[in-house]
Amino acid sequence: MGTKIKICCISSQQEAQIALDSGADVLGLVAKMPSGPGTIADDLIQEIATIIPPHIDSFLLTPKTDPYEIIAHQRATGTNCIQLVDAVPVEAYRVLRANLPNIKLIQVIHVTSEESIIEASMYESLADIILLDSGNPNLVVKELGGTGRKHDWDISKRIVETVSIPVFLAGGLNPENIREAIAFVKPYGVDICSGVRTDGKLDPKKLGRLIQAVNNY
Ligand SMILES: O=C(O)c1ccccc1NCC(=O)[C@H](O)[C@H](O)COP(=O)(O)O
Repeated sequence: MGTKIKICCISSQQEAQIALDSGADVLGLVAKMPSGPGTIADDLIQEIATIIPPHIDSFLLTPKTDPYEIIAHQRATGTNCIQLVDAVPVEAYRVLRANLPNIKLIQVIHVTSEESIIEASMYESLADIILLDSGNPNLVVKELGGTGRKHDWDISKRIVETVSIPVFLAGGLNPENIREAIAFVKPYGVDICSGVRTDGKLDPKKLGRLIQAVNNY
């Protein structure tokens, strides 16, 4: 089975169609965040989600950590998965599972130090998928993704080796470094936003090169 490809920061139905036609397995739709270049309004997320076929995973990226706000956010947008980009309390997962039994939950870990390995292990029994990114939730204005920066892949590799659930790798990936990233970290999937864009728009040439590099790996 090949490495799954998530194309993130989709900002229109047209971009969603380009990503789907190119062979993306997952589309990411980024809601309002404290910072970042890829965010869109909830009504646009809902509009884009309507054209994504059910066999494709549509990730709503939410910064919310209160379970009832997260549930309301998913219901307002209609995606089939939720990517939690900030640290969500363990108890919140029980409420999310009880209320959203058919929705996959993806927990983001921002890889900042070896402590990220412990953090990832804590979510192993709660989330369906772990996604390793390069933000910094400790800044005054939180950075929760879309940084275009790589993090320490040594730590990511150790997380992949430690946890028993699928792990996506994100952060500064592009058509040039994607093969090295897959070979080194061995993630279940890869997640790309800025690396397949030119002047903020999804670039079909970069996207094609990235997908070819992953599929020929
Ligand atoms: O893109 C954003 O503006 C953003 C802001 C806050 C949280 C997440 C955000 N994007 C989400 C993603 O999952 C990106 O694909 C991921 O962070 C990788 O981005 P990049 O390093 O640009 O490939």
